[in-house]
Amino acid sequence: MPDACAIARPVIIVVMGVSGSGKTTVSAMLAATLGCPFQEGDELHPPGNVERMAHGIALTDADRMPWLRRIVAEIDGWRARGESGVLTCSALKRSYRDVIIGDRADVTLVYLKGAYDLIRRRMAARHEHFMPLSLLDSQFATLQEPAPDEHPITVDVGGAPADIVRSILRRIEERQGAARRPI
Ligand SMILES: Nc1ncnc2c1ncn2[C@@H]1O[C@H](COP(=O)(O)OP(=O)(O)OP(=O)(O)O)[C@@H](O)[C@H]1O
Ligand SMILES: O=C(O)[C@H](O)[C@@H](O)[C@H](O)[C@H](O)CO
Repeated sequence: MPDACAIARPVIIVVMGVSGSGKTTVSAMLAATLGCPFQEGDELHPPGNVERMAHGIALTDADRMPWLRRIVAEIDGWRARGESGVLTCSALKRSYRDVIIGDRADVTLVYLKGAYDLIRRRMAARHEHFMPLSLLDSQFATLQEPAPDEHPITVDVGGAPADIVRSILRRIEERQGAARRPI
């Protein structure tokens, strides 16, 4: 594992991707390695949203808006207090990321990218989660992958969680090093 101490703080990381891409698994490990708070984005959904998803109903833009507002409040709380944090949010559309990240240059976007079949298999093997497998198609249909101007750290989810975390940390460290180097 790269030395997490080498990463300048505060560092705020939003981990995005479709349901089942590994946001919770990777983010919890990332936050533990960095020794900073971890916020599970799903916990910020209004109860009606979770109920809809549990019944196989995909969320609309309007359903997601109050959730995104709670997410941005969490992020801005960390920023105002000068704290670090890792937060999961599917953030499937560019317009959602514009709300939660926008021009907040101090927030790093990590995109967990995976093929449909792999994620489907992982979701099918996952139990005790409200999200039904039937909603995976709509997750992929809604997904707008982050564009280069969003400066995402894109990681393939085919590897083991520890390797994914290692790769994220290495890339954050490289970025911070590049930002510090004189031109
Ligand atoms: N890199 C990985 N290798 C193998 N299995 C993984 C990996 N990442 C996650 N998993 C497994 O895949 C399933 C989905 O992962 P996880 O719940 O972390 O995804 P998620 O993106 O948080 O999903 P959701 O948005 O639906 O909450 C879990 O059972 C998890 O243990
Ligand atoms: O925007 C959405 O459709 C939702 O946020 C979902 O992505 C879920 O929160 C999560 O991924 C399911 O566990």
